[in-house]
Amino acid sequence: MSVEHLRANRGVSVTGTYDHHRERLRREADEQLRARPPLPSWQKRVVERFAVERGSGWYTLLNQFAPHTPDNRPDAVLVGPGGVLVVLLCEHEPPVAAARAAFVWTAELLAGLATPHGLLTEAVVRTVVVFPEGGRATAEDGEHVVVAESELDRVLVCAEPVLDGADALAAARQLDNGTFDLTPIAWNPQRIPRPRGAGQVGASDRSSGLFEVRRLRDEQAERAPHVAVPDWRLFLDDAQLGAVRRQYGGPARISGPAGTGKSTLALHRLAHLARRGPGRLLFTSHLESLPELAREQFRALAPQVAHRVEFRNLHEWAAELLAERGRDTVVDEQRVDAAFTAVWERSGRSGPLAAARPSRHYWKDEIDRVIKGRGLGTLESYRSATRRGRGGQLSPAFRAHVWEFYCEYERELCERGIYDRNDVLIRALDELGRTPLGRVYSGVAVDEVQDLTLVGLRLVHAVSGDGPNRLLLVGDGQQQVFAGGWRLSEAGISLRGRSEVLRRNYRNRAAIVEAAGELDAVNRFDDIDGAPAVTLRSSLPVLSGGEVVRWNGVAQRDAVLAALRGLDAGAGTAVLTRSRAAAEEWTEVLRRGGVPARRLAPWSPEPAAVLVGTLLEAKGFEFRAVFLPDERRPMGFYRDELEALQRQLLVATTRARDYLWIGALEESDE
Ligand SMILES: Nc1ncnc2c1ncn2[C@@H]1O[C@H](COP(=O)(O)OP(=O)(O)OP(=O)(O)O)[C@@H](O)[C@H]1O
Repeated sequence: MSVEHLRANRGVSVTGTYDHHRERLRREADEQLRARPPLPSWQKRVVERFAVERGSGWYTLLNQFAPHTPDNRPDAVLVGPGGVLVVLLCEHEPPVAAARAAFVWTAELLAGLATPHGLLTEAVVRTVVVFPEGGRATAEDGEHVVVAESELDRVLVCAEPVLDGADALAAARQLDNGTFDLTPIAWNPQRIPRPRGAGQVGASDRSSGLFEVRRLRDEQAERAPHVAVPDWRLFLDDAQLGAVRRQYGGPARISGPAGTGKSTLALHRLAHLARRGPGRLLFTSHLESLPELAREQFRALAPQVAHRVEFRNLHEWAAELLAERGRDTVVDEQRVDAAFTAVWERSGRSGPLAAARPSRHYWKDEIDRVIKGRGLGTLESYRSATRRGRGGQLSPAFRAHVWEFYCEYERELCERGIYDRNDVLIRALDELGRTPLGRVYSGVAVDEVQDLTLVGLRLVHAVSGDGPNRLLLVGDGQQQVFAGGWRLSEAGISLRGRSEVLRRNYRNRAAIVEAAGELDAVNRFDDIDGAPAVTLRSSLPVLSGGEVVRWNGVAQRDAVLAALRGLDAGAGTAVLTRSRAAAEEWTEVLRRGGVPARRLAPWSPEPAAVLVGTLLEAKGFEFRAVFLPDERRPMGFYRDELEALQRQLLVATTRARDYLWIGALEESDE
C-alpha cells in the first residue's frame, strides 16, 4: 500500500506517524554519529538524510573510517528500492580509478547473493558522488552520478524501483556480514526479521506501510503472461553468473542451445570487464542487426559504461579499419551479384560445375564459405581443404574446375573495380598482419560465432589477442546456418577448457522447445572442438505452457490473418519465411488484410507492427509469437540443403517465446 493511499484513507494522522517515524530515524542516526569520529557537518547532514530514508526502504551503511575512508572504498553504501548506491562524499572530483575501485569493492561483497529470483547482478549497483552545497561540482563522467547535497532526491526517489523489500534487505545484510568496514546506521540487522519467502516484501516494509515496491516482475507481464521471469539485468543463474565473473587466462567460449542466455551473458561480461578496468570493449557479430539490438540492451543493463563498448557488425568494423588506413573497401552487393552472374552465365551454367550441382547459389557459397571464407590462396590448399556441411565429395580434379571458376570471378571483380564482403575481412586481416591495431580492446565478445568464416574468426582473434579475458566466443552449433565450419585451432585459438555450456532456456515456453526439438538439426559446431554438444532437446525450459498451432489447409493467407487478429498481434509478432520474395509477399498480404506490417530487416528499435523477415534475418531476435507459413518451394534435394533448412527452421522456431504457428499447405493455387 502506498503512502498516498494510506494518507487518502486515514488523513493527517498517518502523515503525523510518517513524520514522527522520520524524526525518530534522524535522532537514532544522530546518536550513532555522535559516538564515532566526527564527520564534517555537510557529510553528517547527508548521512542523516540517508538514514531518514530508512522510512522509504533504504538501508544505510556508513564506512567506519569516514571521513578518513581508505582509498578505493565508499564512504557509505545505501541499499533500497533504487538499488545499491556506492556513495563517495567528495569536496573534489574523485579519480576515476578510485570511484571504479569503490564500485568493485562493493560489488564483490554482493557477488553471488541468492534471492528468490536468482543471483543478484551488479547491474543494481551505481556509484554516486555527493558534493557539498556550493562546493566544486564535479562533472559526471558517465560512470558515476554526481549530485549536490541538495539534490539527493535524484538518487533516492525512484519512479521505477529495482529491488523489492526482501531483496534490498538481503543485500544490506550481506554487506553488513561481509565486512567490518560498513556499519548500519539507524537500522539493526539483528532486529529486522528475515523475510518469509520467495518474492515477499520484507516484514518491516509491510509493517511500516511506508512504501510500496512495484514488483519488477510485473514489468515482465507482456513477456510472460503465465509465469513470471526475473529481469535478466538484475538476476542471473549460477552458470551464467559464474561465467560472467570468471577469470579466463585466454580465449573462452560460451555455448548452449537457443534461448539459454548466451548473448545475455556476453553483455553482462562486457559490463563486468568495463567496470573493472580502463579501455574500450567490442561486441561484434557477422549479423547486420544483432550489434544494434545488443547496444540497446546494453544501455538498459549498464548505461554507466555504455560509452566504452563498441557494438559493431564485423564487416562494418573491418571496413572502417581499412578506411582509416587509407584502403577503402566499399561493398556494393548488387554489383557483386552482377559480376558473379556474368561469370556464371559465361563459364558456370554450361560447364562442369552446373553439371555437378545446378544451383548457382551453391557455387557462390563454395567461393564465399570455403575458398575465400577460409582464406585459401592456392589450388593446392583448396585441394586439401575440408568442406564441412557442403555435401558430397569433390575430387581433386574437379576442384581444379572450381578453382578456375573462382579465379575468373576474382578477375571479374578486379576488372569492375569492386570488392565482395569476404574481401573486406581478408584485407582487414592482412592489414592487421602488417600493422597491428593501435587501439587495443580490453575485451571482445563475438556473438553467433558459429556462422563466422574462418577468416572472420582469425580477424576477431587478431583484434582481441590471446590475453586474459580478451576474447569471448558465443555460439550454438545447432543454429549454424552457413556451411564451411572450422576448428578453433585453425584460427590459432586454444580454449584449454575455458568453455561453458548453458542449459536453462529462458526464452521459449516448454511447448515451443518441444516443437523445435522435433527438428533434426545437426550440431556442427560444438562437435568441432570436443566441447560437450548440448542440443535444444536436452535444454531445460524455465517457462511452462506455450502454444503451438499446426495448421494445414488451402487458404493459408486467410488462416494467418485470422490467427494474427485473434492474437491481437502487433509488436512482438513475426512472420518468417524461407525466401526474401516470400517475405515481401507476406508483408503485402498482411497490409492488404489490414494488419500493420513491415520488413524485419533493416532492424529498427521503433515499436513496430508485425515484422516480416526471412529465417536468416530472424537470427538473434526473439518475438512473442512467430508464424512460419508454408511455401511452395522445394525443400531441397541434397542432404546438405535439407540439413541447412532444418537448422534455419530451428533458428526460426526458437525465436518464439509464447506462440508458434506452423503452416502446411495442401493443394492450392496461392
Ligand atoms: N537469467 C535470466 N533470467 C531471465 N531471463 C533471462 C536470463 N537469461 C536470459 N534471459 C532471457 O532469455 C532470452 C534469451 O536470452 P539470449 O538471447 O541471451 O539467449 P541466447 O542463448 O543468446 O539465444 P539464441 O542462441 O537463440 O540467440 C532473452 O529474452 C533474455 O533476456
